[in-house]
Amino acid sequence: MDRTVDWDGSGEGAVTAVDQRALPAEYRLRRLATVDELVAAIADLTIRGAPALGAAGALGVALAARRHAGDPARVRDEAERVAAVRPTAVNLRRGVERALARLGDGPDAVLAEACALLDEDEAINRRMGRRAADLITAVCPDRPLRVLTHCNSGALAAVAWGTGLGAVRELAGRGRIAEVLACETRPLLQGARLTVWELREMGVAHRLCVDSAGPSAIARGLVDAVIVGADRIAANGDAANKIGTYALACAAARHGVPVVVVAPESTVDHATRSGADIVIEERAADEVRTVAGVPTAPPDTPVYNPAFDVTPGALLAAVVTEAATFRDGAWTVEAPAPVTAEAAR
Ligand SMILES: CSC[C@@H](O)[C@@H](O)C(=O)COP(=O)(O)O
Repeated sequence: MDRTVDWDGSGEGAVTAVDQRALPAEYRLRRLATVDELVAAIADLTIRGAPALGAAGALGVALAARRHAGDPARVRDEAERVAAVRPTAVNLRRGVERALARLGDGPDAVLAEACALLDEDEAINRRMGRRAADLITAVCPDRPLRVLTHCNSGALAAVAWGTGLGAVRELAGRGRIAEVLACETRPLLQGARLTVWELREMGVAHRLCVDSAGPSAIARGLVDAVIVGADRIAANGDAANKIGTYALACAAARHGVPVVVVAPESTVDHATRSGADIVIEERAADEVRTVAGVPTAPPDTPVYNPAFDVTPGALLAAVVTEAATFRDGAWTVEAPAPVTAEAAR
């Protein structure tokens, strides 16, 4: 698979992205040559998943800096447009800010910074996957595990490798996965369309279930661990992730099943004290009133469509990043940050 998000230096330069709306029917790349195209691609979930959004944000600033060289105010306006598309995923704004910090050094420096962020992504993800797999192995039964996951936290949600599903990939490589139960993840079916596609590519045994079957699978003893990613993690360990994660965590807490959130440091927002302060993105009503464009409710039905929910840190066995672990109400930093592409290998 290509990098989910990348830079194509040909011509005037453009962002390339695996089109996540087309999967699983078709694997295709899109070329996004303007900030308008990039903003639309982030909004319509061509590009999605927290680390992938961070990469897209940084590359969006690189696009703007090349198109509007000599007009830093315009570049900043364009950067803000990119950063504002999806408010919950903190990686998006962080990616934008990281690239924007090099604006004074010229468009090439901005692009180099964005490309450095992309280069670091896989190494960071592999490292957090190893740390998460160690922890999960320590707290779970000593046999191949039945893991439940929600939404898509795989390579498609990052530049490469993945976060939550990256940990699953690491466990599978160690022979420690019996089966992954993938929740389909209404309304946009990232679990059914993307996670199942990735699990097939990986050759990992899996079954797909409707979202409402997840909590009952936990209650019936069919799940050893819940492993997910996150879009923003507050200082107190509260984690915003795809809507439906909270219900899974409640069921898991009731039945003593560990829930592990795997995410890069760039998803941890120490400036946000608790989950109550996390802005939750609300999306279009038609995402709920239709399935793949087919109406499933009267067209004027009022809709509640939050893209994410917040799981209290107290319900989590752990949050694992490439450098730190949140457990029992406290963060422990276990490796020096920052992690560079070379150092993380
Ligand atoms: C890197 S995975 C963490 C999250 O980004 C993922 O679980 C998720 O909720 C993505 O939501 P999406 O709306 O598809 O961008």
